[in-house]
Amino acid sequence: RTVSVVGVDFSGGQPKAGVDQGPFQMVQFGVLDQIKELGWKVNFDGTFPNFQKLVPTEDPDIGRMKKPRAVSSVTRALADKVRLAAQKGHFALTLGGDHSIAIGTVSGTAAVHKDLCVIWVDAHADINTVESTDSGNLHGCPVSFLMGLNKPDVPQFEWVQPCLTPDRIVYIGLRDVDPAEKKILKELGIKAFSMHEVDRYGIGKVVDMALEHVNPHNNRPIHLSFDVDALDPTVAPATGTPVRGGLTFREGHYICEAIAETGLLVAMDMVEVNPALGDDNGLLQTVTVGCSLVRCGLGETLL
Ligand SMILES: N/C(=N\O)NCCC[NH3+]
Ligand SMILES: [Mn+2]
Ligand SMILES: [Mn+2]
Ligand SMILES: [Mn+2]
Repeated sequence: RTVSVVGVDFSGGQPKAGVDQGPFQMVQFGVLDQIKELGWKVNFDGTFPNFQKLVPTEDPDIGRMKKPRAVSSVTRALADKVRLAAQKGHFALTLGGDHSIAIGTVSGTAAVHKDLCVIWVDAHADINTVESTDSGNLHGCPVSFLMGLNKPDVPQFEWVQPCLTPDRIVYIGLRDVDPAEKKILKELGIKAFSMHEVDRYGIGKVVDMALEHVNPHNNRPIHLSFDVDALDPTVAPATGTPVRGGLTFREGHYICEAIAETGLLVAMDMVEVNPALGDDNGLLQTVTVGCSLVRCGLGETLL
């Protein structure tokens, strides 16, 4: 089994510097060797800087969108890398970088795995359209691009092919969803297990229900897009948009363990680790938990 690892040193989907250093810090921490110890062959194509060179010097807003040219060029290049990995039958592991990169990762896997389903673990729904976004930060919009919710031909993003229907995505961990996003989730009937459901049913039942919803016959390839801010800020403090009342260390790991156990996981993103935020301990804690979750996605078990 081969895993293609892509380090996406990109922060343009949001305003806080440092998240582009997430992949470097996870690699420095030793995640590649840890994955090898699990028995994977590791293809790592990330020298750093890797994607920074695709970021133009001039990138004025287009409509509400901030850094549209940067996000477009990085995600387009990333989509190609992920698609090539998936075409070779490799597991596609993407280390971010902010969550806008999922425009590229899911586009890449969906181009190969036609019946893909996505499990989006996050405090946020990231489904704002380029018109409903209040901030213009595109890390709050990747799902709207992947589902084709924007008007046709968004400038710079004409290349994006909608690849996700509402029945093929499920959320776990939501607790900071904008009013416009709540409206979209309701109108499209998208299944979402917020922290309320996690409290009510427990993480085991939530993951069972999430898988039952997007993968009822256990035959669809799964793409797990894990935003580290899904975890409680006491567990993962070094991230750009922390929200209280998040997943415990174990709940986060259970999600990755249970999804790996299906044997259907073909791709995983680990995003929004920002080493510039939090103190040294917070940085180490967040990088450590990010790498640990990645290992669980790649099959590490407790026994
Ligand atoms: N971390 C974020 N998404 O996962 N921030 C954007 C959310 C804005 N509603
Ligand atoms: Mn996110
Ligand atoms: Mn988030
Ligand atoms: Mn918000």
